[in-house]
Amino acid sequence: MDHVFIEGLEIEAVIGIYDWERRIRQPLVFDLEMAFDNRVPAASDAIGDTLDYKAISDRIVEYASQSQFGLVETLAERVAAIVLEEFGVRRVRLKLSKPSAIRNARAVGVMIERSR
Ligand SMILES: Nc1nc2c(c(=O)[nH]1)N=C([C@H](O)[C@@H](O)CO)CN2
Repeated sequence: MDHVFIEGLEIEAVIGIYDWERRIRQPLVFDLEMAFDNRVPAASDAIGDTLDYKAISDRIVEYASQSQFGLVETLAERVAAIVLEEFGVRRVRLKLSKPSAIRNARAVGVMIERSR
């Protein structure tokens, strides 16, 4: 199966379980792989036949930048649901990284795979 991907989508949001985290915005990074048959747009060369990574990126930025969840698990689940339901994607693999959470780690976070 082909994929369309979005790598390193950086968004600042309110996220975290501690009081100090509720008062600041922190960087988050999204990586997504979305199953899609790319032969159709490859044959037509038409943006309307694609799974449009710009439209999906814009929607994730809009949603995540306004979100205020405690856990990265919750935000990852909601974004995966948006991709499946609003963009008709059959299967999405999503990694959500929180790079500034742990001083001695480059990043922490979650990876999920969801389908419909
Ligand atoms: N599995 C998770 N563990 C932790 C989370 C989380 O969202 N999922 N969050 C925190 C804190 O908010 C942390 O990021 C602050 O450094 C701790 N563990």
